[in-house]
Amino acid sequence: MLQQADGHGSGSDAHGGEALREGLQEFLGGEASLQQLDDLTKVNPVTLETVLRCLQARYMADTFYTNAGCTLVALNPFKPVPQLYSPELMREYHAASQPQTLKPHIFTVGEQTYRNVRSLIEPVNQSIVVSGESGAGKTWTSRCLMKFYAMVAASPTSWESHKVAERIEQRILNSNPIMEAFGNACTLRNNNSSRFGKFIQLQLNGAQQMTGAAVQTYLLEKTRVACQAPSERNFHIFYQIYKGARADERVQWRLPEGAAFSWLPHPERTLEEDCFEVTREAMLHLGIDAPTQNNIFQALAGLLHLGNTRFADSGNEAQPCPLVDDAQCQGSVGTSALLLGLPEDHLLETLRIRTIRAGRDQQVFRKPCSQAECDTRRDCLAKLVYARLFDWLVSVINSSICATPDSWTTFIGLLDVYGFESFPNNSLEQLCINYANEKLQQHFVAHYLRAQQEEYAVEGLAWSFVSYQDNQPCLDLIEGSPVSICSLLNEECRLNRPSSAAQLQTRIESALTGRPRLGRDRLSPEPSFTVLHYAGPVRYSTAGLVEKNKDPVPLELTRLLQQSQDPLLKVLFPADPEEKSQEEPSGQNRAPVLTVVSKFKASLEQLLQVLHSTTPHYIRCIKPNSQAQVQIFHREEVLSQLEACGLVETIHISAAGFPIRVSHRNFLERYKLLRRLRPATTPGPHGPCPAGGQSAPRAPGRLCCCFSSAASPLATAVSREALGS
Ligand SMILES: Nc1ncnc2c1ncn2[C@@H]1O[C@H](COP(=O)(O)OP(=O)(O)OP(=O)(O)O)[C@@H](O)[C@H]1O
Repeated sequence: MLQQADGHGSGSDAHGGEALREGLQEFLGGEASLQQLDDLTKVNPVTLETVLRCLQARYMADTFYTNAGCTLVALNPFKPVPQLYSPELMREYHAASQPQTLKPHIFTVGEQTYRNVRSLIEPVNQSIVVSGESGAGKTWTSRCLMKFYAMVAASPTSWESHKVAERIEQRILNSNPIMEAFGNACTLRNNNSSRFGKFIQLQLNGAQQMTGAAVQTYLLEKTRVACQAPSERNFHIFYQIYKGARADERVQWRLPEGAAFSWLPHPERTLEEDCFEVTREAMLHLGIDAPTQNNIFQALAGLLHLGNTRFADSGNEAQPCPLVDDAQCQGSVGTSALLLGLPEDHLLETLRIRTIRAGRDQQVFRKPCSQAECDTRRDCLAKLVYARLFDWLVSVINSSICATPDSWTTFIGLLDVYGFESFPNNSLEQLCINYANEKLQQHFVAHYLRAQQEEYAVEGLAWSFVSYQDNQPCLDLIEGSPVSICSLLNEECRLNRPSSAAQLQTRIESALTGRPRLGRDRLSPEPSFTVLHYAGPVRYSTAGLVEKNKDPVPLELTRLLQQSQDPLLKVLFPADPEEKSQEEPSGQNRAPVLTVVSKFKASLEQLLQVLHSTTPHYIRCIKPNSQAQVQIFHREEVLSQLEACGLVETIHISAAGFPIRVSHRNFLERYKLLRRLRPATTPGPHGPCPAGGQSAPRAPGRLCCCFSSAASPLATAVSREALGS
């Protein structure tokens, strides 16, 4: 390669080669030290190795933010760094004439979006997509940005408007402890893991003051209410009431100290998040008064008691399953019924007996459920109540923080979205999450390519993009029409036919045969299919997929809850005015099933529409190690996150374009040795252009010369030298 670069054959003089080698050493030695490079696109060449080395060097030097073109990479410090988020620093970024010239920071992104809204350049509205794996720092980042906006989006000259913004900001910030208490849980990866996605829209008026906000949530992991993975916990709120209730409340909610609850694993663990008082206070500020709070906590205690209700096998299909005869189970149905405002016998019957309508005259038959069915109905009841309660809380929060439509004109959206997931066992939850990430990745790549193209145009470079990994085939596989994984899952739900995991696998394989992003793990111990996502292959188990997609709620359960005497449940489950509409339709009258996948797809499309109408900004949060340790940088773990958040893809795209960017001055400094070795013989239109590089634009742009890695042997040679290979 060096021979190609200097243009001499194998007989070139040894001295020339030596000189070039020395020159290259000087060139590499002269590189700014990696930790000082505040933009990964300035790393030369842009490769995974150099990018990793740069991030590691910066992390070890306590530099947690680095630009990567149009993305900000945020490394989790895993330690308090108060000076990094101080009001003084916020003011500094806000006051800077060119914030992008300051050190990379989330406040640069915050300020940029804030200025863009003001600049009235289309599209005016802005969005920030904060992504990363669990525990990477998304929630932290979103919180800090909210504080930043609360500071800058208030007029310093008007005390009155400052107060309004502060009040709104306070309410918006108060929504955090509530959402976290009800939507976060301690998992293996994060003590305070958000188990839902959220999009916060910060609403600004013509004077750029924050007048309100709106929250949209996605895909709450409601199964956690009734089923917690080993070493994980239920939602924080259950522990808060269990540990923080006053003596009188313990009596009222039937939560004596030390009582054991199946759905409350690891109550002995003390977490910062078990702060009941903070939640109560925040609820009060958002208008949820003490009696309503009491009502909510009582219902939650009712769910805990429901979890202690267990069934034994009746041994006779015609007989309902008896309750398990042990101390924990005894009395649990009665207590649960009491706390949920339900008649005990009705609750027990609904859990154990299924009603079926059949025949022309829709005769009602009653069939005892199997033990497994009883468990499923119990869990379903709890999930139903909890999910409705969560949605209701979000609507209360929204009504408290949302501005009237005429009081805001523009917005900045903050999307805190779960990152790409791949576990040994993946199911519908992971499919939905990874589907969302594919969508966002496509949006990101389109935006990134556009940004690159604009930059090249400014530099006067004629360039058309070489092919990059477009993830449309993967999206077609997941959501496309007429046939895709989603459509097949939905069809199975609609047909409502018994189908085993193996049959579903065969059906997916035969209907989608030949699709490039569909794979198969022949060593898989269970029926499954593999999707080759942009971030890597993920094997999804087909067992239980259709049931999860149906997310069936037996009609009797909803009816039961509609009859509750509890004021909160009356709000969550209003009586159906048309009793008839509750009848389960049969045959051709059956309405199209609204599956989990179709609901998720609809909400995702809505979100994408909003994002498309805004100028997007991206913050990729990275967890330097999975033990939450200070100053530990695990290269392998970081690499897989860079892959999962699409940065590797960006690096590849960048490498497919012009991976090496050098300013005019640096270019001359660096490459003058080539002139010593081979004076230019064929000057281009703008003067000599060394060794295959494209000629410099006439305009005094930022870049003197950009090398396409495909076209430039010199670039390749330098890349390899830089990598030390
Ligand atoms: N910038 C930061 N400075 C200090 N500590 C941080 C920072 N970012 C994150 N952390 C620490 O990391 C923990 C995990 O962060 P966070 O809860 O924001 O992760 P997440 O990406 O939202 O995770 P999940 O997806 O599970 O909700 C925080 O509780 C905090 O202790």
